[in-house]
Amino acid sequence: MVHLVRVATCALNQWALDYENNLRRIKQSIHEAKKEGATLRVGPELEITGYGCLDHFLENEVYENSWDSLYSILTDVSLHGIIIDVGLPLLHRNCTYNARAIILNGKILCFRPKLYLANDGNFREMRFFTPWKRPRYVEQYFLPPRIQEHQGCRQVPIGDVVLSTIDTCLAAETCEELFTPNSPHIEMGLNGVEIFTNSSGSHHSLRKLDERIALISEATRKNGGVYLYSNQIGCDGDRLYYDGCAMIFVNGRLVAQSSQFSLNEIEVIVATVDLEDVRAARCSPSRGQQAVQAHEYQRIEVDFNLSSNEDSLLWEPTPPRPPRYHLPEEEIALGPACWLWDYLRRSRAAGFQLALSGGIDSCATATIVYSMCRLAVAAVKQGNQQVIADMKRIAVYSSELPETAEALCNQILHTVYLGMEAQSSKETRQRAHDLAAHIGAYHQDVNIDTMFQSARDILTQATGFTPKFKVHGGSNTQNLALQNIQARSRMVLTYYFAQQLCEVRERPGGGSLLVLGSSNVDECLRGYLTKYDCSSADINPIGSISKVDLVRFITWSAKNFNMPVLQDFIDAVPTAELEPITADYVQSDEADMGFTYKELSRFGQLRKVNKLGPYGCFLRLLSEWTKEGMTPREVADKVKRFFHFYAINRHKQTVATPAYHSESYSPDDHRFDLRPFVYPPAFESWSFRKIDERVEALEKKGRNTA
Ligand SMILES: NC(=O)c1ccc[n+]([C@@H]2O[C@H](COP(=O)([O-])OP(=O)(O)OC[C@H]3O[C@@H](n4cnc5c(N)ncnc54)[C@H](O)[C@@H]3O)[C@@H](O)[C@H]2O)c1
Ligand SMILES: Nc1ncnc2c1ncn2[C@@H]1O[C@H](COP(=O)(O)O)[C@@H](O)[C@H]1O
Ligand SMILES: N[C@@H](CCC(=O)O)C(=O)O
Ligand SMILES: O=P(O)(O)OP(=O)(O)O
Repeated sequence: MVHLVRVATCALNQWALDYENNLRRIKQSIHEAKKEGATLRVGPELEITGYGCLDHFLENEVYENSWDSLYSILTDVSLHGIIIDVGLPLLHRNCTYNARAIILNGKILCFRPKLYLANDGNFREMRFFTPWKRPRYVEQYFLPPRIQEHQGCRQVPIGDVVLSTIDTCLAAETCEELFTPNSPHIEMGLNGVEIFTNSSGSHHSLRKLDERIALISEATRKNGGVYLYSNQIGCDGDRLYYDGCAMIFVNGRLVAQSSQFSLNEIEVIVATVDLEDVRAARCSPSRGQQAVQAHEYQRIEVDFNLSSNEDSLLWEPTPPRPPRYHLPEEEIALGPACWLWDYLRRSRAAGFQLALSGGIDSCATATIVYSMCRLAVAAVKQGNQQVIADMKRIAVYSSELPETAEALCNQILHTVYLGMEAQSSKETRQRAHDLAAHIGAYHQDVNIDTMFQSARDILTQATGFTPKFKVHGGSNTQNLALQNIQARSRMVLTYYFAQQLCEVRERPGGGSLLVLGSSNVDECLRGYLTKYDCSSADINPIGSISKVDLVRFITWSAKNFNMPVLQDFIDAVPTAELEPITADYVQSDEADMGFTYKELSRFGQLRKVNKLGPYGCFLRLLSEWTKEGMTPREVADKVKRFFHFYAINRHKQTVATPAYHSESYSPDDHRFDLRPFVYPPAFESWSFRKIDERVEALEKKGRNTA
């Protein structure tokens, strides 16, 4: 006998606390699922409020408002005829839970609170919610008065339950639970659950999709089953980009997948699955031996048939297909671009302002904006009504919507080269000009010498002292102070331009621009930047990306966006151009820092991803870098130099511009990489002593390798 059921999951672009539009998107996704003939619809984690409400989850009002939204779903008869798994925060016996409400025909079947909360990296769920943490435990939830009246009873079950319909058994596991070693789906699957839903609030980070796909396919490969993964998509008001990618798996194989990076606010995917396939996959004596030992779940009996659709006789099971992964370079091109689009439309700003230096970092920021314009123009061409409405508000210089990415870029991206007569080379000036021209940005090329000289002279007027650059005989401190005036003047001017260019261009309705930053991970870790210079901006799309990955991204863009102009940026030696160029001196980042960017990238990973302190880093690099020809002493010197500069410059991270989170090695001091910013000398001396002892021991033995 064939048991074909059609199931749906979705990716929704929710915005924290935007109840009205969140509800609209939820309802539309249910309508689309129904239209496709689905009898089960799953939505993202906490979709009623948006996942990223953070400390708002401590406010009672958020729970009250969520009930308003849930009531609207319950009382909307157009949403009947389908099992709805919807996410919301829930107050129960004075504890707050991250919960699922399972609904059918306007009635709540049960609540399923999240058992194990996500609390690492950017996740802080333990700060707002109580984990249920009692597998298979069930209580009664007392409904609010108006829901009692609607429901016709006072209580519904809340807990780790499973639902028995007439034809199958289904259950919810929520996001992080999939990532835990003892995931609920294991016991549930052994206990006869055939369909698992997973509602997530999972943000993008490079290569993370690989891990999700591995975990989900593993979840149903050994134990059989249908797995419906739903996720939020977009920027919901924070540094994170939720990367959608709703998926449906059957017995470990993918059968449907939505976009990972998209400007669509709602993407619903459906699959037709044959429950007999699940039953056949589970028909194995060894699985049976474990199944009979599995703990019993309380079952909620549901008088509904998932395979009841009249058209099901005409259906065929959806065939497996290979998963679609993006290259990491492509992820950099698309993730920050989608995030920027949401940020731009939601902040209601008029566009962006960027200080474009002719170096690769600001080039990467500009290229990401260009990528965003490409996506937005393509979405308009596909008839995306939301993007059309947003574009009409943003691109107001023309009465028609821009037809090309360059035309859109010209309306929203403003770039400025801020040169110094003696410091700026014609090459960087030219590169900035060429890039702006290629992508259509509204570009200005100005010199800032007068501002620099005025600022410098004010000190001279006050004290009679005139600082000099090193190449002119000044001290290190004077040399730095003069560099910093230039760098900080650029920040002030960039903000000035951002506030005035809409006036200059007579933008209908006026407006002001968001200032984009372009500092990367490596210079932040090493502290090779001036506090409150152009590293200070409104938002930074590349702040959690290393130089090595940025160069890869620019190389990819040169080819895939057909931008030969980018090759010059790849070939150029990175330089701050803050010291005068002389016949025998040109400033260079890597020489100034005492590290190559590749070395800094490695430190970034070891420190954060591998969780290593100075001595641990030394041991790891000893085995890696001595193979490449360095002596143990040279490795030790590099490690000590890195941690020295890291420690004295960490304070700069406390004012780092909010950056798109894309990497597990991000040094973001505000939400992701929490560290002190005044380090004791012992941080260096204690670990450095161990490093020195080890080097001496190796040298005594005459060993130049680990
Ligand atoms: N701006 C650019 O475009 C650019 C580019 C590349 C490199 N750089 C490099 O960046 C460096 C900037 O110089 P810098 O680091 O001396 O200047 P900075 O002004 O960025 O930082 C030093 C300032 O930080 C403050 N500070 C020091 N220790 C602190 C602590 N523990 N807590 C809080 N605040 C503290 C002090 O007020 C001090 O004036 C230079 O090496 C320059 O070459 C700048
Ligand atoms: N000459 C410049 N014109 C515009 N913007 C500039 C210029 N030099 C630097 N900037 C901005 O500052 C940051 C950091 O500079 P580094 O090259 O890393 O020293 C850069 O990304 C530009 O936004
Ligand atoms: N580790 C999970 C947790 C997310 C969640 O529970 O919301 C992820 O990154 O996808
Ligand atoms: O910050 P930029 O754009 O000036 O890049 P670089 O540091 O490579 O010169």
